[in-house]
Amino acid sequence: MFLLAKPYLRNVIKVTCAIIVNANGLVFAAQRSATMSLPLKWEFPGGKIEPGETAEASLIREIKEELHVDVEILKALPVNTHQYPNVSIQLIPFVCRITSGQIVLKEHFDFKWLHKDELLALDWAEADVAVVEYYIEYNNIN
Ligand SMILES: Nc1nc2c([nH]c(=O)n2[C@@H]2O[C@H](COP(=O)(O)OP(=O)(O)OP(=O)(O)O)[C@@H](O)[C@H]2O)c(=O)[nH]1
Repeated sequence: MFLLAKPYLRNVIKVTCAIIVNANGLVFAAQRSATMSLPLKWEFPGGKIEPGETAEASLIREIKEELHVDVEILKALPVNTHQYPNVSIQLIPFVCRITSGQIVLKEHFDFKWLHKDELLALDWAEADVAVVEYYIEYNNIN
């Protein structure tokens, strides 16, 4: 009888995302395409963790697939669980830097490199707002 005690914990999708910071301290934001879910919303690149994959390995794989660059993870930030109308996601953010390659958008519509004070002006995916706010407040990478 307790099997359904926590139905809200079912179908939580784990999604990693990268807060990529460049040498000038600017942050990479990506705009979802019109054909993706959450069309034209801004997000941090990343994606769903595959079975058997660590969050870190997932992130490195997704960034290579989506942006064609290699990244190094500098720091993990707090996970944000967000309930969309039809799905719950656990957004798992990592501060990263690019170690090799030039950005090529393979899936996104647009991107910007922004100072942290400019970030909140974008129309973010709802789950990202708390991550952006945390980053703005605690943006050191030490
Ligand atoms: N990659 C990424 N996904 C995010 C962020 N914020 C957020 O709500 N999401 C959601 O988390 C899910 C990640 O899915 P994904 O990027 O791997 O794949 P996808 O676009 O094909 O998703 P879809 O299967 O819902 O269409 C999507 O539903 C996406 O809308 C974010 O900052 N980065």
